[in-house]
Amino acid sequence: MAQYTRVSGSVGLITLQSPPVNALSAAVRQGIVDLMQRALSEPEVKSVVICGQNGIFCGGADIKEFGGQMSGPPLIPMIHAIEAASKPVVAAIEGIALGGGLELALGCHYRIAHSKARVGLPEVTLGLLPGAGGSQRLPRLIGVPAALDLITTGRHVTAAEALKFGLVDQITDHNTVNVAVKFAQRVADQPLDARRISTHPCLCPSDVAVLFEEVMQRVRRTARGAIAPIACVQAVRAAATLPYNQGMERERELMATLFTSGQARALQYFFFAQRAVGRWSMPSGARWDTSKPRPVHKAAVIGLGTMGRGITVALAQAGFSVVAVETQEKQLMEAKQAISGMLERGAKRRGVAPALDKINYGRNIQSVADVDLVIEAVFEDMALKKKVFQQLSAVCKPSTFLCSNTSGLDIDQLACQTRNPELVVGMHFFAPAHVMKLLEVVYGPKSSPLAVATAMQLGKKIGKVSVAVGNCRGFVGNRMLKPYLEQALFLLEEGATPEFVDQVLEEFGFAMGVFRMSDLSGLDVGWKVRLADGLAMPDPTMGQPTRLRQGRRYSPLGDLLCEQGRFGQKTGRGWYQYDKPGSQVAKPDPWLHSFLDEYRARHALVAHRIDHQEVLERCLYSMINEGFRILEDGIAAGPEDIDVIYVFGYSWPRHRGGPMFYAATVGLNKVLERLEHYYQAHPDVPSLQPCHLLRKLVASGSPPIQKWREVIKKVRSQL
Ligand SMILES: CCCCCCCCCCCCC/C=C/C(=O)SCCNC(=O)CCNC(=O)[C@H](O)C(C)(C)COP(=O)(O)OP(=O)(O)OC[C@H]1O[C@@H](n2cnc3c(N)ncnc32)[C@H](O)[C@@H]1OP(=O)(O)O
Repeated sequence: MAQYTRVSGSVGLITLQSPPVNALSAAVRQGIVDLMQRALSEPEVKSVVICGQNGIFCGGADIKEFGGQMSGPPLIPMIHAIEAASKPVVAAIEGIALGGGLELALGCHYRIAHSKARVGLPEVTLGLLPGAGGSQRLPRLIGVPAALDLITTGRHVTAAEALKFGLVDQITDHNTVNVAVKFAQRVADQPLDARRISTHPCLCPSDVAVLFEEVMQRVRRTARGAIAPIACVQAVRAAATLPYNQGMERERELMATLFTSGQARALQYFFFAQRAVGRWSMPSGARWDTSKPRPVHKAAVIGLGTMGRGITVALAQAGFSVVAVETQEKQLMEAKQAISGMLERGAKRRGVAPALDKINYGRNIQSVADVDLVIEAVFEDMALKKKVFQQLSAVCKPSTFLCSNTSGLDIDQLACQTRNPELVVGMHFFAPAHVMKLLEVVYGPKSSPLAVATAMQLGKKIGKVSVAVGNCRGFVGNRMLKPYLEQALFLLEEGATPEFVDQVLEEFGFAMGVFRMSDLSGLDVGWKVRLADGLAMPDPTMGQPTRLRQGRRYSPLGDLLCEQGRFGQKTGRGWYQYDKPGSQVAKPDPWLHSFLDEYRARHALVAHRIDHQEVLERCLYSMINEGFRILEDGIAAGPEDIDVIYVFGYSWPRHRGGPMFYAATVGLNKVLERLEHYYQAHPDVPSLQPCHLLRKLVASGSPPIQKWREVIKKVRSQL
């Protein structure tokens, strides 16, 4: 939909009207085509302004249309017609001009932007390229290097940066539409030939071939298997080397491949999944739209180890007053220094003043008496956390929300230590907490919707993607990680090496394979948990068989490394060897290979050839099976929650949509069949036994992922 008005006598004003972001739906495109014709046919109209309603120019093509049959006037001829118009067309950019929205503006003869507007071509993040002429016009307008940067990263730029690039002609602090109308009147009689970007030559630096080679190499290195960034480079290369029409033909060919690709489906699914997790619900029926958060002005962080420091920085950077408490004097001194450094580096990067004055440090828990919300981040030990919660409950205002950054302990047990258990929730951050986007907000049986809504809102304010999940061991992320890690160890026992398992997972798209990741996190972390759980045995002669614990197959390999002081990067030895403690360059370790040989010989295990498929299927399908159990148990409300957690918290490749979306892509019947196969081969590994919900979904004809919630509801109601 679009509206036409004549302003100041001679300017035709076309206003895009499609809330919330004026996306270019079929109806909007039809409106633009019709209203451009009208403006060109009215003799009194000398120039045209295109703007968007509600202070938003245009959020791009309507992503919802991509999955179905496209109808309505196509975008490319529509933009060509605007560029070919005999009267000047001015884009009045307020709010945003993104993707197809910016491509529309590039088809106009002039662009006026509000100083607070942002523009960009983020198609790459949706598995596409700027396929409505953007890949051909942008390099002609702003040059190849800047266009490559914007198109391959998809980053949004401010109006000021856009002006510097020459992407917009003018910026204003005033009413952009009024300024654009006046501008349109001024240029009404100006010749237009030089304003048609498609006719411009593409100005290239002398070493353009080297530039493309370097960018292509960088993109291949960082894309982790994503195809869109590579196609983006190819499209810009076409702009630099071919005449406009041939470049457009190349853009079309590349876009046709991307448009129908599984990666584009996955990335577009993920776009909506990120937004869906904000519409949280709890099994009690409480929901995001009926639960009001309470404002938080002052927060506290208890415990300034690695996590506490990151959380403090995230809060202070977002403008919250923070009381940061650490009872150990030496640790407090170190933390102060580290936090200041983090704040200063962050502020330098963002060109702002460091928020050092937002933090008050203390050694005494009494200093949190007047805060609105506390995040406890002490060592992962239930007895210690219980004590802290008892103290907090005695010290804080009765209305204070008490949150724990535990990565998997029982929130309910902590809530029971307090006067107001309904104000207790988990806020599980991921390291480094000031960088990682994910926050699991964990509700226990007693947590109130008010507490969940407040933690979710706080997460949003500090720039996190918050996902509400139920209370169980490991919550969603770490609970699913357990079978994944377990399978990786079993694969070593059966003949694989850490290098091979990691290589397969990294080729799949993980930033790091499971063993490199474990070395980075520290092998001692999981070891301490297994010791506390009575799984890892300090003395192997103490009764239980080494490879069977609590009635199921167990691999003590990780425990054996820890017993030798091999904790990973921090000790310079783990699944790999490192030049020195703290070094990040993992090298294969011959000692580890002999250790595995000896271990297999000791337990009469015959190494067999493990291929790529087996590594992927056993690691990923066991994790996905746990994901289905989590849905069945109501710990996550839907598959989107799990997928968002895995992409943002565990480096699952975004172009594969997340583990649950991946299962849907592979085919649920195939996942079920392979799990059955592996469970038959390993009946002592319960995580390989296909869960009820997976069977039910397959029996229901493997509905698309958007319909899983209906089946989940039925399964839960039967339990
Ligand atoms: C057979 C082969 C054929 C091949 C050839 C095919 C040819 C096809 C040619 C097509 C050429 C197309 C080229 C152009 C492509 C594009 O334009 S792709 C889209 C590019 N735009 C974007 O990526 C922008 C995406 N949106 C955002 O980044 C943000 O939403 C925002 C605009 C910055 C606003 O942010 P915020 O204020 O935080 O609000 P949100 O919560 O994110 O969004 C509000 C709701 O709006 C929905 N939404 C946003 N953008 C779009 C969109 N472009 N389309 C549809 N819907 C959109 C968003 O989902 C939110 O709604 P809910 O999900 O209901 O909450």
